[in-house]
Amino acid sequence: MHFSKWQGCGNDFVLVDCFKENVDDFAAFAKQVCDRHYGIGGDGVLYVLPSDKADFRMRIFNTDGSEAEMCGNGIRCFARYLHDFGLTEKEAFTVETGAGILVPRLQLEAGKVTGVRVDMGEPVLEGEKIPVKGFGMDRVIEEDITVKGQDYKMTCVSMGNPHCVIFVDDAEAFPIHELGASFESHPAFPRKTNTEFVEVRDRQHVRMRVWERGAAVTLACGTGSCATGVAGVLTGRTDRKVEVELDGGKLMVEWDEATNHVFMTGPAELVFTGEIAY
Ligand SMILES: N[C@@H](CCC[C@H](N)C(=O)O)C(=O)O
Repeated sequence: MHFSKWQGCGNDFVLVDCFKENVDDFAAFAKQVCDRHYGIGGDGVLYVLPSDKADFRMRIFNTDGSEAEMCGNGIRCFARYLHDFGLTEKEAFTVETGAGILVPRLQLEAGKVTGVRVDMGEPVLEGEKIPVKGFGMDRVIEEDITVKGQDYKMTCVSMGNPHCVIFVDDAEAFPIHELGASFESHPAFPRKTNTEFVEVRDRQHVRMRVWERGAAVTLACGTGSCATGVAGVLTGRTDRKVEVELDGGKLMVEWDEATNHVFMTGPAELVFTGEIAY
C-alpha cells in the first residue's frame, strides 16, 4: 500500500488515498501504522475519500483507533495532498468532515503551497452539544472542574470535536503528562475530551500545550488552537485574532465577528512517501 506522511506544526499523520488504496478496517489500520516502533509512526491517519456532498471527504482516526469528528492540522495536510498530488486544481474546495463541510484555501506563491487557511465553521458552545455533562444548553465558561483533587476553571468549546481549555500561569511547567489522561476521561465528558493548557502572553499571543483525546500529548492541535482562540474571547483574555504558539510551531486563529466562523492558518508539509505491506 502506498501512503504519504505529513505534518502540520509537528502534529503528524499518515495519509491514505482511498481513491487508490483499499483499507478494510480504518480503526485497526490506524492503530497499527501510528505505532512509532512497529509502524510508520503518527498522531493519526487521514483517509481521503469521495463525497456526495462536497469535493472530498476526510476521515481522521487517532492512534488508539478512535475516530474523531475533525482535525485542524490534518485538514491542512489533506488539502495540500490534494493539490500536490494532482487531485484538484482548485485553490479552495469543500471537504466533508464529521464537523460538517469545511473549506480549506491554499496559500500559493509561484505555484507552491506556503500555507493553508481553513474556514473551520462556527464553534459550538452549548454544553449539551459539546458535550459536557450538567450544563444543559448553557455555555461552559470558567466553570469548576476537579481533577486528581485539584480545582481548575474550564471553558469548553466544540470545533466538531470536544475541547476543554484551562488557562494556566505557566504552560511549560504544567504537568501535562501526569494529568492529561485524567482530564480526557473525566466523567464530565461523555465523549471524552481534548484538553488545552494555555498561558496568555498578551491579547494577541498565547502559549498552548495539548493533551489529545486518543493520542495523548502531541506537538500541536489545530482544532484545539481554534477552541483556545474562542475561549480567550469568551473569557475576555484575548482579542479575536491570536497567534497560538505550540510545541511544534505557530498557528494564527481568528474568530470572525461578522460570520461567527473561526479561521485557522498554518503550515502543512510532506515528510515522506512510502509503501507498507498490507
Ligand atoms: N490534532 C487534531 C485533532 C485530532 C483529533 C482529536 N485527537 C480528537 O479525538 O478529537 C487537530 O489538529 O485538530
